[in-house]
Amino acid sequence: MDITIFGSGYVGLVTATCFADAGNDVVCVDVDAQRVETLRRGECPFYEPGLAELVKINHAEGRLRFTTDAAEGVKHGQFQFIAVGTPPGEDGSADLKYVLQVANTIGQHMTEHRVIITKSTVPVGTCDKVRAQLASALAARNAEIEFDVVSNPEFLKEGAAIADFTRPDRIVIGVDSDRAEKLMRALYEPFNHNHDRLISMDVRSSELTKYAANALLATKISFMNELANLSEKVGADIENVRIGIGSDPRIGYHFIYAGCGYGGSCFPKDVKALVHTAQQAGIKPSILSAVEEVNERQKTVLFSRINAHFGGNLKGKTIAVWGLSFKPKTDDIREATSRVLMEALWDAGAIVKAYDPVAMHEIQKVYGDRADLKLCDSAEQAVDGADALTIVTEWKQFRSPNFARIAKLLKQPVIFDGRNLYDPELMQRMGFTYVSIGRQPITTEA
Ligand SMILES: NC(=O)c1ccc[n+]([C@@H]2O[C@H](COP(=O)([O-])OP(=O)(O)OC[C@H]3O[C@@H](n4cnc5c(N)ncnc54)[C@H](O)[C@@H]3O)[C@@H](O)[C@H]2O)c1
Ligand SMILES: O=c1ccn([C@@H]2O[C@H](COP(=O)(O)OP(=O)(O)O[C@H]3O[C@H](CO)[C@@H](O)[C@H](O)[C@H]3O)[C@@H](O)[C@H]2O)c(=O)[nH]1
Repeated sequence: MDITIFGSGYVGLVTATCFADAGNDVVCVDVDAQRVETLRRGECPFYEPGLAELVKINHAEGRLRFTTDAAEGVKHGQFQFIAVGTPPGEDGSADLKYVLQVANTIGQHMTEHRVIITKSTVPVGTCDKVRAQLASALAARNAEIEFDVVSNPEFLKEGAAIADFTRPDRIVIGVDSDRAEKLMRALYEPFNHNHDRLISMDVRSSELTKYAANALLATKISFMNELANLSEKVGADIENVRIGIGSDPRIGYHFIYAGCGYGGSCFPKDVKALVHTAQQAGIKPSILSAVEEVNERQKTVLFSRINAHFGGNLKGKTIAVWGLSFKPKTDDIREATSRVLMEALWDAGAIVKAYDPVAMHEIQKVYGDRADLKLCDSAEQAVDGADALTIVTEWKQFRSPNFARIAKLLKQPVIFDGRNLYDPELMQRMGFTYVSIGRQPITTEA
């Protein structure tokens, strides 16, 4: 099938590549000329496990092409995916300007039937706006051409995007015609084999399903973070509580890890957007507002603890930070807790020595010219001569470091762990002062 995807970011490029890998003929349109050049060389502009190899092969074999020419893209595919960004506006609502720009472009150039699919995360009612934009662009050229608008939210996680796309838990489509449903079923056939995972519903429910999923996952995390803070105060251990409640299948083990707050380009913005949608609809979003408030607070927990440990004076102290991306297996630093922490440390006069397995270049782009940031080549280099180590992102390689060496490299053996990676008893035996989330701190005399 001929498919066009607008937007070659985490979602657009994964969608395009996976469809191409299934044998389809895919054209990607992006306004970022540099990104298109990179892709045309068969290279991937960001880190996502397995993606670079698939881009390279499918590009080389001619099934995956890249262009900045929107007209070419509209001409190519019967299926036109909109996978551009929907960043938060000032009031928290999702900014639809890029989505509607693409809808307008499609309306300006289409000459035959097109299925226009919103893959971006968009608030309820957006498909209606896309439809209106298309109709007005067609009317402006006195063209009468049939089209379908479909909602098809994406549920992939960064770091596991290819597996999530090719072996999805569910494929949600919001349609209002049999023709659109038939075409969408045929399109997703390669990823819907052993049992039917395609859930077809009305457009508005589909749009809301995406926000509902992210908001519920974010709620689980904020709930656990609140419980973690309580655990510390009442002498409990959140890790035991997690295992205790996760064993109930009604609760489950997924997404109940306490930590130093959720980040990324989705949860923070989507919870805010849903709060806005609720307010617009005259509903007070009490739970959602609390989820966001708890998370904002949780992102400051590591700093508060570091600051308290050093008696409120961090001037001239050097803090090692392990993990800068918002989660492991990605170089994405959007809304990452590492940034909140580092900015607070800098405001307090501290120096940061930072290390991340893949996100160094992204951090360099944002903070590269700061004298109080030392970007390190290895985890051990970051720790060398630092007053304390802080873990923000649970990359696998941080799980079992050489603790004896770490203790020697640090000025004092102090670890602040935002992801509860280590066994407190081991930390005690190794002579560390160890402060984690929702567990009793281990304090070792220097
Ligand atoms: N990142 C994720 O894990 C994820 C998962 C599910 C859903 N989503 C949603 O998918 C959407 C895209 O997210 P992303 O992380 O891929 O964004 P991104 O910022 O990584 O990529 C967006 C791309 O769109 C391009 N673009 C902007 N305007 C354009 C236009 N008019 N024509 C063509 N290209 C244009 C940009 O240059 C950029 O390359 C968002 O709505 C997001 O909420 C993201
Ligand atoms: O138990 C947990 C699980 C996750 N997190 C944090 O939550 C954030 C988000 O993690 P994750 O959901 O794994 O990554 P995303 O790539 O942001 O994926 C989410 O957002 C996407 C964009 O909408 C959706 O498509 C996915 O289904 C949804 O999981 C990260 O900061 C994690 O550290 C926790 O603190 N505790």
